[in-house]
Amino acid sequence: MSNEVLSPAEMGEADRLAIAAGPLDGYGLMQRAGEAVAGVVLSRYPAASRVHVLCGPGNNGGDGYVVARLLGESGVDVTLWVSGEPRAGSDAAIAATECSLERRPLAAFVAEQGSLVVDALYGAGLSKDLLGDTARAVDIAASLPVVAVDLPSGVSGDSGDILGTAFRADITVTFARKKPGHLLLPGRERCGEIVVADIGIGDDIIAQVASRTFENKPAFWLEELPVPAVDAHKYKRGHVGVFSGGPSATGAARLAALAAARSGAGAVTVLSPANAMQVNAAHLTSIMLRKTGAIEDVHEFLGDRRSSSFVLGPGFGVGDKARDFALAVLARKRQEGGVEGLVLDADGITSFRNEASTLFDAASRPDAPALVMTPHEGEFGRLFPDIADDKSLSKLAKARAAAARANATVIYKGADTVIAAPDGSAAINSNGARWLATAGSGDVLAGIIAALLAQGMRAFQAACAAVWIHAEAGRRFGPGLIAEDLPLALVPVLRELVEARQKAPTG
Ligand SMILES: NC(=O)C1=CN([C@@H]2O[C@H](COP(=O)(O)OP(=O)(O)OC[C@H]3O[C@@H](n4cnc5c(N)ncnc54)[C@H](OP(=O)(O)O)[C@@H]3O)[C@@H](O)[C@H]2O)[C@@H](O)CC1
Ligand SMILES: [K+]
Repeated sequence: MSNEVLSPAEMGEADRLAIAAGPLDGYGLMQRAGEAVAGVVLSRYPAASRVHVLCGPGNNGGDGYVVARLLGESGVDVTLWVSGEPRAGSDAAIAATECSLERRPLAAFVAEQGSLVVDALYGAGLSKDLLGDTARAVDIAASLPVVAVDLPSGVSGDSGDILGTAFRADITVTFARKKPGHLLLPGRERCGEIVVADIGIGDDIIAQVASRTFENKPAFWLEELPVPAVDAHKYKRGHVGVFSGGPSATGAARLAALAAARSGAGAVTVLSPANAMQVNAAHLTSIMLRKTGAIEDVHEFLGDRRSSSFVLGPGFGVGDKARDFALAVLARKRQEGGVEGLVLDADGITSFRNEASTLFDAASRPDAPALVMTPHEGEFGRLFPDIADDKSLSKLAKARAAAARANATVIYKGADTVIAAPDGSAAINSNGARWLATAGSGDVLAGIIAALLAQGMRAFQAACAAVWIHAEAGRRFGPGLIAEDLPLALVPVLRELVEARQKAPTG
């Protein structure tokens, strides 16, 4: 699988393993890295009048010396600007020795319009804020095309955070696999197009590193995507129950219900309080409706459910009722009752702000239905205040810590949504679209997840698939998108996935 994402530490481990396995040594890998970057410069910027290569003191700078040498040998007009000397005996020191171009101090860096900047100042080893000459170089490069080596200098490969300031690259050439900083915001916005170059670190080496982080792509979950059998009975395709709020807040539940129906659930029921039955009934056709005002109604509905899942939260209201209903669902047995999962969203999450451990305990029971939570930043902070406030943690690390604590799949939403499982697996979504930031969009996501759970997909895979499908539908629809459009916009995306799934070898 090539969608693993490696932290800088894991990439360092991959470097070491690759060097130990041979045939390339550290300098050989650096040579390949420099060749990849020089190749991108030559093919993408054939008309650049001059290339300014900026080299730092570490191996990122080492890559830069290789780039400068190769471009110079290709006849390109190269100017080399350096900040700090490579450590004696390092691969970067060898690369610097091999490069015979005149070195100028970064403090004197100037660049003219029509030229191109290759940023090889800092990559995986970024350890502090960009200051002084380096920060000034960022300002000068702001009006020029920039090709970044591994990462735009200033972007943390671990977190995507910007340390002080950072280059804004048009193309970032990284090696072997992407790093979290290429996918998490704000780093992602600084990378431009990301080219992942093969520098001779094989899939077997990456497998040994055993990263638990992935870029969320269909290949990661397509095998599990449910495709109904020809003879499937509607209840075999899973039954989704969506809890509705009161008479003035029913729309969110219906959006989730519609999305669940479009996402392949065989049957969907809106579970409504008595005083909202009329308004719900007026807006539902294929989706069923059932009065569910009190906890007894919930138990009765849960009665003999098979292959079912629930959405609780959209428009529901915050309080005891949300907690009681959620805990009633989680008290079922996944195996016997067939309640596959509970998607807790919005008010459902907020309702547990002062009783988080009650929720987490309920989800920890070995045979409990899977709990999937979909907090945006504010909701995340209500349920995991200490994790949210920990400035040493990236969004990826926060989602992971939350999932482990809650024994839940956590979808930490945003333009760089992270999906984390209790076992430490995590995926970063990268096909998000700005059009999705619209009221009701999250209700649709909750419905898709519930539909996939009810059809038997495992929670982490269902969550990853739902996030990707939801984002893809929004991306393709584009400007003018409102949440009501999303359920129908799912259809072409699902059709393509189902076709791809049917073509793929069965797993
Ligand atoms: N064979 C290999 O190993 C391969 C490696 N590869 C390449 O190596 C890169 C990683 O190299 P790296 O580990 O040497 O780290 P790198 O990013 O060069 O920086 C470290 C130096 O910068 C300094 N420094 C940091 N931040 C600073 C700041 N803000 N302002 C000032 N100084 C700062 C830091 O100082 P220190 O923290 O020690 O004080 C240290 O001196 C990787 O991104 C890829 O491009 C590829 O070629 C594949 C093969
Ligand atoms: K760089």
